[in-house]
Amino acid sequence: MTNAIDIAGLRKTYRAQGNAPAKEALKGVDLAIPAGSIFGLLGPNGAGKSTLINILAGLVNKTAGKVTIWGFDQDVNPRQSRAAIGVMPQELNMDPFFTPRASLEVQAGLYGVPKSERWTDQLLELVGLTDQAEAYARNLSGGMRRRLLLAKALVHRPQILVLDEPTAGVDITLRAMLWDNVRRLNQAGMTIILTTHYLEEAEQMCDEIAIINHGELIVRQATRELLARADGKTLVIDAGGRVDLPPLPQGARPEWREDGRLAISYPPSRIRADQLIDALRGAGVPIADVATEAPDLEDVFVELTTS
Ligand SMILES: Nc1ncnc2c1ncn2[C@@H]1O[C@H](COP(=O)(O)OP(=O)(O)OP(=O)(O)O)[C@@H](O)[C@H]1O
Repeated sequence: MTNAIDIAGLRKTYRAQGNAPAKEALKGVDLAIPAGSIFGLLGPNGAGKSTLINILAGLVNKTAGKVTIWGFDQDVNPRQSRAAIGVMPQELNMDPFFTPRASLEVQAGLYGVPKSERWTDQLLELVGLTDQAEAYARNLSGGMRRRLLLAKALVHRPQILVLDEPTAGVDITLRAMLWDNVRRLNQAGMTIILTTHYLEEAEQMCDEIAIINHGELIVRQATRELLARADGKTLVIDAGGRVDLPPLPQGARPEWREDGRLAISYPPSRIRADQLIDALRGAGVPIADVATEAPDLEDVFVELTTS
């Protein structure tokens, strides 16, 4: 299998309620998430990330479209598709009188995991809650509760783990521990999907990133490429139309834009703009106008999501 998740034409419209009009939260999203990846789902508040995740988790009904999870069409095989995914939610609500061990056992029961296949002790160990296994949830710190939520998402050994804003308001130590766990799970073969507001975190953790805004997918790229876009500068040249290009310094990536201009991306640390211009002039390429563009990831994000 190549894709852990395949989403096609996904739409969600929340019905009008009271004075609030109907809300189109997802407007036809197509998205494939490769198996084995750590995939980042980014977007500003209200973009539709939680809606998308909740549809994947089977918590929100889609209005239209097709969702395939681990090869199972959600509409045809709801049970199997749900069993393939575990979700660590944002909110920390949990029963105050349950111990971590009891919470995990109850959750396993909900998923129909037979007693002989449960891995409660290992899970407690994995998230560092062995010592708190018998403590009441109300006596757990915020960090411990979050770790318990991670363990709960894993009781049925899903192939896909979804983390919704896992580090919002979390201190550095816990954040490091969470990422450590996530990396280990990923190395063991689990596909990870996470939403985060921290671009830096997404950069460090994710192989690929999708950005959604106003319910639409606006970019989906390997993080490396997104960063190359961020690290590099772009020289934009009006050559009066398409012309043959001479060899350019290594690392320069020319591309013709739809408006007929030539955009050359280049790493400013290794190549100077005037080297590129010289190379073009030397080959007789006419240069009617020149501009430079220098985005970083923050800029790319803001540019893509403010409209
Ligand atoms: N149950 C609901 N009923 C009506 N509208 C909703 C409901 N849930 C979400 N919305 C609306 O749908 C849009 C998308 O919301 P969603 O929670 O999916 O965004 P998000 O990207 O997860 O945002 P955040 O980062 O703030 O969690 C928003 O305009 C939101 O107000």
